[in-house]
Amino acid sequence: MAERAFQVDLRGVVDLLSRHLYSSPRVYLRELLQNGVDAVTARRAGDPAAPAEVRVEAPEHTRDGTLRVHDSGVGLTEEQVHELLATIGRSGKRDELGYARHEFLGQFGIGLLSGFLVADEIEVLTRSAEGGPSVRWVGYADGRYRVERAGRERDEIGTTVTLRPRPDAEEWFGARTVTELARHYGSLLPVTLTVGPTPITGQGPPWAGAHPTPARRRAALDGYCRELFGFTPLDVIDLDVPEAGLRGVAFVLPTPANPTVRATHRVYLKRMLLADNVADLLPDWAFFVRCVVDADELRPTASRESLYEDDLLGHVRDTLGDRLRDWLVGLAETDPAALREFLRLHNVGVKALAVHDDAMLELVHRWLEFETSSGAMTLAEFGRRHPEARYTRDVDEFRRLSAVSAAQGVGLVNGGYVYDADIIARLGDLDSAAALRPLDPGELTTRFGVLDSETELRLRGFLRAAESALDRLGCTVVLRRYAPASLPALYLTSRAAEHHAELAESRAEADPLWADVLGALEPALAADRPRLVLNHTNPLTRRVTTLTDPHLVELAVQALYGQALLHGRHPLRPADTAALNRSFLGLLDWATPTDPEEGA
Ligand SMILES: Nc1ncnc2c1ncn2[C@@H]1O[C@H](COP(=O)(O)OP(=O)(O)OP(=O)(O)O)[C@@H](O)[C@H]1O
Repeated sequence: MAERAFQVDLRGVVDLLSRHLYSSPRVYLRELLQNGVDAVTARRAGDPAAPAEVRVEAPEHTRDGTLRVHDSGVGLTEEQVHELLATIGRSGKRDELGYARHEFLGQFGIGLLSGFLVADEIEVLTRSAEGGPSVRWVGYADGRYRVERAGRERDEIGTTVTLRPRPDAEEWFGARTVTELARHYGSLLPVTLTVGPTPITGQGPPWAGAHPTPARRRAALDGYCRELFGFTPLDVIDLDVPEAGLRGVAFVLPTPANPTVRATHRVYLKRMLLADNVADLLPDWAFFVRCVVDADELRPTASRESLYEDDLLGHVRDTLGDRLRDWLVGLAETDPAALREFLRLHNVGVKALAVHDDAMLELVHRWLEFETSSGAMTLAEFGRRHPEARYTRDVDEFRRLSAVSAAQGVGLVNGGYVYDADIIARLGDLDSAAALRPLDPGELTTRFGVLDSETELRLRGFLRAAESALDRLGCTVVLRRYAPASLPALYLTSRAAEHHAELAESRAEADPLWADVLGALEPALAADRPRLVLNHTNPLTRRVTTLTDPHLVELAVQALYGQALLHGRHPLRPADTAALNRSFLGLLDWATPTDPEEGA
């Protein structure tokens, strides 16, 4: 049986490209520029002095309704025209083994077809650097093509591609649009590119230009960033990954960025724009920069609109991540004021990093200010001042205990904001001396002063009455002496007491069998009930301890209990609210004279 070759219906292929590969018909111009540049590259490989020009003429310039792209490239012989232009998927840019040759932009052998997104007919007029006559190839969107000797020899070596716009695609051919597209894709190309009379290429990549001083270079890059992204960067970081032939710059954002939104970057491959919304160039955490880079060795996907995910891209991501980290660490040494400003803006991101990264943790420890019982300060400074420091995992607990805790010589750090507790918990990894322990509020009582035995004895009756006043509320009472004297009483729960409270609550809801099991645990936990610690150095509290009327003691102690709960922003249970109400009304009743008419 004779073997046959596949037949390809070109219309189907073009339809596939336009619907599924390319995001917009505008890519036709990119593909044409790319072929022109590659042809120049090929010619200059053998003849470095050959001109490097790509000229685009929009219909407004040609005045015959067509768009033309002229290049001074290597051109094609008649044989090559048959071989390369007539076979889809055939590319002159692969080596004998079929690998893409890395000096070229193209590799797939489909780029020219994108012309059919906007035109029904493509004409290629070419004269090869290898000699031979000028050749004309005309391809049609329905898959036919013809090759002929050109009627007139081209004067110059090179190629001219001509498209006659389809009526429904004319919007892509206006001189303004073509100029903008050329600038968008091609402003950094290493050739002289013009559209009509307008030069498109100029100085080349802004980061590679020569400047008389570093300050002038910085000013130029700031200007570039403003033009491109609309902001003046806080700093500019040079990027260089030789393994990927990558150079470029990272602009540090001058305003806080949303860390959950992945930053996107402008990526050029071999100086041709790939896209300006490439997300996978940097690690996730690097949301505080926007980059512009050009890479020779990274590969595009076939659409040429995103990067092909391979080991090299992974390596680039890691290397750029390291670079940004080193920049930050370096800033700590060279420009602490700039670092402080950076941290003020981007602290959440840096904290997110510090959770996993030791260098960042070190930086946070030394430079980032936390809320502490001694005001805002770095953890390093705080650790120096408070050898016995603790931290809270929640903002409310910090608010209620920082003053009391500090008064007992235990400095407190607020670890209640996002990432804080995780970072603080990791400080020990840095250096065991830097470690901070979480605060167990219960331990504070062990630091309060006890009363002398004589006073203790004298107040036994009061204490017993006070105990029974709070017994129903599940709270014990102790009397201590502590600073600040302005605080009449403090409600303290230990971690165990919190556990106990949860247990009691679930017991109330549990079925009888389970309630018994939980009940059996109770005695062991009774010692860990929350405590109302009355402050004997507070004048009012001291007066309360001298009350003898049991009813008044109950009212006063419940009032102090309620006040301590409110002051500490503890949640109030219904029983607590009831006790607070009762004590308030009871004290009011006691304080006001009896109404003479009441008895009447
Ligand atoms: N302006 C040109 N000058 C010289 N040769 C060209 C020109 N345009 C196209 N060719 C030849 O035709 C071949 C096919 O071009 P086409 O644009 O379809 O694919 P490609 O550039 O190889 O790859 P890609 O699909 O990635 O663009 C090219 O490999 C090249 O050899």
